[in-house]
Amino acid sequence: MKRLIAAIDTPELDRAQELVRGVAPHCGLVKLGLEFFLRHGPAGFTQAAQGNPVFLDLKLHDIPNTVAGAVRSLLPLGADMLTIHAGGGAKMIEAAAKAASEGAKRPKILAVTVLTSLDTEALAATGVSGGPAQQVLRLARLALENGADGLVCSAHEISRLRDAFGEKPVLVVPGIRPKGAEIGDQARVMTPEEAVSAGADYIVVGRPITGAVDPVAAAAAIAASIA
Ligand SMILES: O=c1ccn([C@@H]2O[C@H](COP(=O)(O)O)[C@@H](O)[C@H]2O)c(=O)[nH]1
Repeated sequence: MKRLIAAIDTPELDRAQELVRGVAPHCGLVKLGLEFFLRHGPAGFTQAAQGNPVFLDLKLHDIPNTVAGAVRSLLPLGADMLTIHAGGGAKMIEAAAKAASEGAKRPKILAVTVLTSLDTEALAATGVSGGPAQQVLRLARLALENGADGLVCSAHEISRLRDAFGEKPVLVVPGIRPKGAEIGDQARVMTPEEAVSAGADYIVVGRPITGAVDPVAAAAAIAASIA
């Protein structure tokens, strides 16, 4: 199983196509997110994907009816995974999961728990005390009890999530940095090897690949390190 997901975070269509062409052979999926999709939309999605499995990471977060409608609007694209924010609540998660089943192909609905860019202090500033691990577990339970197929979390929460919910939920883990890579705005990070040993189904890697002098070689090296 190829556990690497490369985040194709660029506003340029040509660059996205070139990156996908190069890195997709080393990846289970490629990820397109807000930066790309808000500029190029559904047509750009198809042009960038070039037939590869895609994780469309738009982190939907709105009232249940609006999120259900957004999921329905995305279904024709044929993405393999879509994200919603678990913080949108039980009814929103349930509406998204139900809408996902209405198309010919059901994308997995992944609930983002606590963004990997937040540490204890930043989370507390949003009014959530007790630290990321506790909040991730709380939101994970809410998401999985209301129809989400999996979770986006940091590698630091994987073992607690596996203890609580077993092997079934798909755990997709950003905040991944190969040894020596610049951490940037991420707060809860681990190396690819550590995250996979901890039980990640997929790791998401963006800038360590897209910012490398040779993105294809960077993706190949990360994929080899977790094979
Ligand atoms: O909690 C989250 C949820 C999503 N992401 C996304 O993953 C990539 C990470 O990119 P890097 O360049 O490797 O930091 C990016 O597209 C985020 O939107 C996340 O980082 N954390």
